[in-house]
This record gives sequence, C-alpha cells and structure tokens, in this order.
Amino acid sequence: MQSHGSYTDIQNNFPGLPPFPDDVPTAPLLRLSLGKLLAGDPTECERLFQASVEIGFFYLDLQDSGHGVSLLGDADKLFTVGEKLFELSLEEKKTFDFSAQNSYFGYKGQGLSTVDKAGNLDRNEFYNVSKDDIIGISDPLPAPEVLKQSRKQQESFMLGSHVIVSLVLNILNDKLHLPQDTLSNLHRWRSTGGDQVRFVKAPPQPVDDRRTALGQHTDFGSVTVLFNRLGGLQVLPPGADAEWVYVRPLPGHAIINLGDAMVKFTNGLLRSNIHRVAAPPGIQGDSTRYSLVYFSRPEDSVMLRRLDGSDLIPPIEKDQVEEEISSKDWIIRRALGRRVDLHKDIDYEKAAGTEQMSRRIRV
Ligand SMILES: O=C(O)CCC(=O)C(=O)O
Ligand SMILES: [Fe+2]
Repeated sequence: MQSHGSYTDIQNNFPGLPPFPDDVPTAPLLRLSLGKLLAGDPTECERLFQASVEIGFFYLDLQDSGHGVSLLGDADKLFTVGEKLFELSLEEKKTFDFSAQNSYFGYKGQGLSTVDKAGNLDRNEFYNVSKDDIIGISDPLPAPEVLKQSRKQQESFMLGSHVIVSLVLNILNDKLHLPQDTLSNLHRWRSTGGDQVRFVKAPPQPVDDRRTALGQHTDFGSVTVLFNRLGGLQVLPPGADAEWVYVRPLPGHAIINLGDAMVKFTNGLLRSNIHRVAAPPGIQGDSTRYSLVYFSRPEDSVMLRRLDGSDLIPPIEKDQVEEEISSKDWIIRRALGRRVDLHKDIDYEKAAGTEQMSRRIRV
C-alpha cells in the first residue's frame, strides 16, 4: 500500500499538479479508445453500450486518434482561457449573469445555488458559453474581452466535442436498434439548442470546512464531455447501499457521461448517473480546481419522451405517465430552479432530473 499522496504511475498524474492520492475509493470506469470507436471496433462499441446501461460514465482515451489529440490541444487552450476569465473582478463577472432573463448562459457566482435539501450553498463559480452564439446562429450575448478574443478556440473545442457526442450517439443508436440517425437528427450542429461549454473554478476550501462544491445531480442533456485535472468529481454507483466514489482524472482522457435526455429517450434503459463535486482529495485540496465541460442537449424543440422504433427500449407501463416537456424547458427548469437569487422558496424536488431512476432502487 502506498502512503498518502504518493503515486505509482507518473502517467496517471498531471504535470505541475499535486498527485491524486492512491488511498481513496475510485470508480472503476471503463477506459474506451477513441481510435477503436472511430474504426467501428465491435468489442469497443459493445463496451460503450455496456457502460451506458450500467453506470452512464466512462473514460475516453483521446490519445490514439488525430481528432482526439487535437481536442486535447483545444482543451488545454481553454483551460488557460478559463483561468484568465475567472481572474476578472467579481463586479465585472456579475454583469454577465443573464439568469434574470431566464437564460442559463453566462456567469454564475459562487454560493448562488443550493447543493442539498437543507439549503447549503455551492462553492464554485462557472461560466456557460452557448454553442449557437459561438457559431453565429443566435444573437451574440455580451461577453468579457477574454472570451471575445478566444471565440475561434471555443468553436474548435465545441466542434471537436460535438464530433465525440455524435459518435457516441451513433453507436448507441445502433445498439438500441433505432432507425438510422434517429439520435443524431435530434442533435444537429447548426440547429438551435442548449449546447454549451462550461468553464468551472472552485477555490481551495478551509482545511476544517471542506464541503460539496457542486451539489449532487444528473446532467440535464444528452452526452457530456468533461475534462478534469484535479480530483473532486464523485459518482454514486447504483443500489441502495451505494457510497460516493471519486473519479480519478486521467491525462489524455475525457470523462464521458450521459444525461437525463438519454434516460427519457430510452425509458430508463440508459443511465444518467448521479454525480457531484467534493473538495479535491488529499493534498489536492489545497489547489484551485478548474474544469472544462461540453454539454450537448437535444435541440430546443425536441420533446423529451420515449423514442419509437426500437424493440429494445422498454414500453411505457400502464400506470406510467410521461411528462410533456421540451428540451429547452427542461434545461431551464433544471438549471435555474435551485438558484437562491432567483427564487424566494426553492422547491428542491421540482428542479430534479432522473436521479430517482439513476439510483436503480425498486420501491
Ligand atoms: O467540474 C466537474 O468535474 C463536473 C461538473 C459538473 O458535473 C457539471 O457542471 O455538471
Ligand atoms: Fe454534471
């Protein structure tokens, strides 16, 4: 057994950052190869499907494909952009909070969302940038100079992530026996939707008061492409007795997870796993944590309900009622429903997603 904070494999750590400790429980997520998935390798595609049914999270090794390597390069550039972005004064950043206009794009300051039913507040700030804005199919939102100057890098990162999303959707489409292109036709690059990049920053927390930085949730959309360097992300495996485990960040890999839309489209066959962000473990807890995310969502007008045309997707049961809600309304309800600055009384449950199904506990 290694001592606290030590590491066995230098390649499993990020240069310049304190190592992820070896003595905390981690999720045994599958590591899939982008090169193999792009080549249509049947075993790798089957592993992707398995991971999507069982846990809804997997690592994607980007190092064995030219596309993946260039996405890693774009992610590196945006980590630097993110650091500069959050260096702006709070006063300036707040001018880009558009939530009062019912928009989830722009800045969210630290401590504006509840992380649990007790009303404890979050400990991170983030900034959401709309894909539609960056590719010029919606009116541009006001943005700080550092974001205006990096629109090209953002577009490249968004497109690169969207290619990964489309690949995952096409493999799932095939495995679900859906008519060809069913899923990708609900996620067209140049159609209006909620796709976004999120820059995240969480400062180190006081040693004697380390808490959840981002409350437990399932992602709202379809497929998430996440870049982590410091630990802190945790998932709750299925089952009544499950305990939170860390997802160890791996250099050269993205973390891919499915969101609520995939659960609704497949009537619970695919899984959108509950996750949260805790303070980074061990000596990592003294460092500032940045992360970078690409969230894909079904196009705005898509209704989030069971898809027709598959013999594998379970039918709607007799006593089951599907909510009539569009992708756009779902995301607004989930993204803004727990903001203490927008609502006097927070109905924590009303802003919930598919968490209950995610637990896979039969009642
Ligand atoms: O920062 C992370 O690692 C995860 C963030 C996350 O889960 C989210 O923004 O939905
Ligand atoms: Fe998330």
